Amino acid sequence: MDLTVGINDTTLRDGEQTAGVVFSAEEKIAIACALDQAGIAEMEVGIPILGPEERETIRAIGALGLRARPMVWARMCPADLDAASLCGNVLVHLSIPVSDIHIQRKLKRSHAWVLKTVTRFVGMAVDRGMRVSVGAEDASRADPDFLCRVAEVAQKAGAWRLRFADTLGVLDPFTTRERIGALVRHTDLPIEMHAHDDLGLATANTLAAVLAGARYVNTTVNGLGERAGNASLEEVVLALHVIYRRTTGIDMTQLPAISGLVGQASGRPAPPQKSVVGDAVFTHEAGIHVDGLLKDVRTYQGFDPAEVGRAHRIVLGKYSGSQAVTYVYDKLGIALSREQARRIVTLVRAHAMRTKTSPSDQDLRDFLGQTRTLGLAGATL
Ligand SMILES: CC(=O)SCCNC(=O)CCNC(=O)[C@H](O)C(C)(C)COP(=O)(O)OP(=O)(O)OC[C@H]1O[C@@H](n2cnc3c(N)ncnc32)[C@H](O)[C@@H]1OP(=O)(O)O
Ligand SMILES: O=C(O)CCC(=O)C(=O)O
Repeated sequence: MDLTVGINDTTLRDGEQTAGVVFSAEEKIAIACALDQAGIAEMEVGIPILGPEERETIRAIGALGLRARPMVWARMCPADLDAASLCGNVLVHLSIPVSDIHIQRKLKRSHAWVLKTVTRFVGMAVDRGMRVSVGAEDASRADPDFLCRVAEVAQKAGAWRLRFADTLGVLDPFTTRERIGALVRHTDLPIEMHAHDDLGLATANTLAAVLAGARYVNTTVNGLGERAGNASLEEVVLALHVIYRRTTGIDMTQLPAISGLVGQASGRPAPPQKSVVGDAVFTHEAGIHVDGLLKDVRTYQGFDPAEVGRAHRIVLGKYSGSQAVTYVYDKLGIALSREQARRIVTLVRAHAMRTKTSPSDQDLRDFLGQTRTLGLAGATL
């Protein structure tokens, strides 16, 4: 059984759709190169109908000869298809809304029109020699039977993949598993999951889709994307690896650097607490945790930070205990007695509560001086 999950990263399309985010051509190229170097199989790189500059950037990415295959996003209409034709050798993703609310209120069309349109535009694109993925926009709110009909006509017209979009991020993992499972049982088309994070469930829903048989998933670096964003590349890749031992072909040690690159280009750096890539996620302060980590790292380690090119860091603060204090002083070349460590815990706590910061090396030396003044000598400097 092939356990590989294909990552189609859409940082350069849905990520750039984040309100207020624009990548320059140079930034798009740099991000595409970084994603490629990390081993991403496919990436959505833009929307050709946006205009000549967008198409030029898409062509420039195509001309890099990356292993990652570039894909463009298009609606099912002649202008979008023509614009996609101007982008060189790219995968083409043709999207169509499939929920009743979108079909009736937005497109002012019918189910019959959608089915006819899929047949027509997928057929036209295939005739032009394009490799076509079909996007079922708002699939999570669509009638499941109608979605199966869309899959049928898409496959018959020559599509090679179907994207299930939880456009508004309204699914939970249990429903996702049922919905994707039903679709996978109905069609031979490989299914790709496209999740949004409006309820904070994009990564969970993406994993549920994989468990239900989705072979491809959309991600974005740092979870960038419309509104609350998409399933984040780093979370999906790590969770697939750590929980399910599913491979994605991605060099996980490159994820922090890619996060930094996209954070800078988008003006939306990953917050310190962001799983996998956040600055603070391998930093430990609480005394019981640090004591456990020092005795056996597995006590408080869900996965080895080295897997993503990072390391545990121990800092002192309000929640520190004496083992942590002893460890940090030891790193400074100072061996503390147990009594000194206990005294210094109190000084560290007072410092943290007063300043909301960790003590500097100089603060630590001053604390030691204070314990000496109190008649607790014994440390070797
Ligand atoms: C859920 C998603 O992420 S979908 C992707 C969203 N991405 C974007 O919107 C990309 C950026 N968008 C754009 O640059 C512009 O909206 C364009 C170039 C695509 C279209 O611009 P305009 O022609 O000015 O149309 P406008 O944006 O006002 O309205 C969208 C039109 O597309 C139609 N449309 C929407 N989806 C589709 C579709 N999949 N297939 C065909 N037509 C569609 C709408 O019905 C509407 O047409 P109407 O004006 O005839 O009712
Ligand atoms: O490609 C599609 O059809 C889905 C597009 C999308 O970004 C979404 O529905 O959230």
